Amino acid sequence: MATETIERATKTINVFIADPLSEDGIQPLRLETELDLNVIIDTGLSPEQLKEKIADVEVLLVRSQTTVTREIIECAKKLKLIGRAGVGVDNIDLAAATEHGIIVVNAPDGNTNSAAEHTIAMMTSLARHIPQAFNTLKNGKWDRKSYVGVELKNKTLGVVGFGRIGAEVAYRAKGSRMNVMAYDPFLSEERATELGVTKATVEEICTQADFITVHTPLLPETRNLINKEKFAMMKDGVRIINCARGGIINEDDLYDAILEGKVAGAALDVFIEEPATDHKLLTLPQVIATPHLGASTVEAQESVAVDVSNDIIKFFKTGTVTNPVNMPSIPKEKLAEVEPFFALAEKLGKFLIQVSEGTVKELNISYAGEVANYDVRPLTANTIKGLLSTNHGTHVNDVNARYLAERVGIQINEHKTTTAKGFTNLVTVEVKTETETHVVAGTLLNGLGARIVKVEGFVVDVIPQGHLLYIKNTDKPGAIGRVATKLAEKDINIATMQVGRNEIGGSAVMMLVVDNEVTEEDLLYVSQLENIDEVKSITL
Ligand SMILES: NC(=O)C1=CN([C@@H]2O[C@H](COP(=O)(O)OP(=O)(O)OC[C@H]3O[C@@H](n4cnc5c(N)ncnc54)[C@H](O)[C@@H]3O)[C@@H](O)[C@H]2O)C=CC1
Ligand SMILES: O=C(O)C(=O)COP(=O)(O)O
Repeated sequence: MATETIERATKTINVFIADPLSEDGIQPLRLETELDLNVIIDTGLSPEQLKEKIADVEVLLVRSQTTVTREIIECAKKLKLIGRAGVGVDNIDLAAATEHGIIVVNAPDGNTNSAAEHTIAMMTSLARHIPQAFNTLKNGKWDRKSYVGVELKNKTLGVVGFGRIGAEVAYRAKGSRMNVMAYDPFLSEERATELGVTKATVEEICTQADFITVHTPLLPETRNLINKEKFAMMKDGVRIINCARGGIINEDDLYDAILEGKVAGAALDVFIEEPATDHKLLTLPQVIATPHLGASTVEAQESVAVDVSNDIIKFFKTGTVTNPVNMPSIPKEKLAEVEPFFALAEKLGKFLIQVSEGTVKELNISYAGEVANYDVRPLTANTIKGLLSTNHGTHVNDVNARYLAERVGIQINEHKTTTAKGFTNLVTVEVKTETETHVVAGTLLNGLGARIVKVEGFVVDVIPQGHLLYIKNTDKPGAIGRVATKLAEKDINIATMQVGRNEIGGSAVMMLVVDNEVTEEDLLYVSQLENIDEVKSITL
């Protein structure tokens, strides 16, 4: 999504690198000439030290070592972007980042291959006791009896989480002539067939697999995904691999399952608490482990660092990013289609909040005509920005607009129709508060820019800009003249004036564009005129 209106730094941009990143990978930051990027590398800091050091930074770059908590986010008042040079973002408080309008980006593709290769290396090492045998040999013992392993060929591998890494692991396991079963909520039967794997449930994997490897993110739904109940279903002698995240497999339950002899061995690259140097699982001879090395290759590190570096540069130059984590990703071409409507959408929201009384409960946005064919999420975000802009303490931007609206209990509904009733495009926004409903509609006129074309059912033609007076009146002779006279008396110059009514003598509206802001006192003055029902001052 565009972040056009996210307040972007114009001066020096401090980029703080808190975890070890590839120097080759951050070359795009070093070589950037249009932006004034100040790269600060300071790794291994305690949370307290980090809080102090990032008070003035616009960008924070991390891997998995640094936990970016809400507290840290709240100390970094200038923070606009958090970059994760890797995949998993479970070490970043995404809700806090979103709430503060901070965009989070990751590098989802750069370490897939390395993580998959590491998983296969761990599985093979597990099957053949390579670390244990090596250790024995290093200690001067030639022991061939204790380390009889098993082949991978014709064994069944269960892959839980069939995304980038899971699929790459499956591909390689098939090269070792394994049968692969896979579970992923997004795995279709067609894709499974195409990749030569059997689509299965977690339970089917647990009951049938000889090796089980997990490749899901750590989420509330995946925490303890493999637990006591699942171990109980498994074949005796099953082998477990976790190169994804500590916690997906319940560590206590795994420990017990190994002691009971249910699990023949486990290969672990990740732990709930890292560094995990003093872990009970590491005391078991059946467990082999690495210190979170899945992505630790020269190639992966360079690649992920290049990807986040490029996204930082892109963000500060264009307002868009390639790999957003906490906002929808919209391709450039798709974004270009809706970009011209951004200002209009925001102004409609801004207009409505200024005419509405009471707490907003519902926002209904209808996209009609050509615009209905586009990805309108950025337009909804812009409308919300307008709606929240006048009375919301927090800085509202594309990242947090929807979140902030929903947090204060505003229900947001989008409706699309390709018929636009006389306009090529029409965006109609309705706001419902506890007591009132207000509607405004706008369009983009070819070559002439944005126009408000309807207010509460009255047809108007107003440029949504500057100071407006929105007056509801009864359609009686003299009403317009009296308003004009009174404004003149107050030295308020009328630039343009639109009037609308539904029937002669019925209710009517006036929309005046005035050259200066109208004070409360002047409003009262106008509202006391004969046949004037309501007067609102609006600044767009
Ligand atoms: N050890 C290491 O150094 C590394 C670890 N990782 C970990 O591996 C994870 C996966 O990475 P990628 O494959 O690149 O991510 P991905 O996003 O391509 O794949 C994750 C898959 O998990 C699936 N999933 C989500 N919830 C699930 C559930 N409840 N049950 C089953 N499947 C579910 C998703 O549908 C998705 O297909 C990362 O989130 C990260 O935590 C990634 C890279 C390196
Ligand atoms: O990309 C991931 O999710 C990883 O776990 C890699 O972690 P790291 O960047 O090596 O600390």
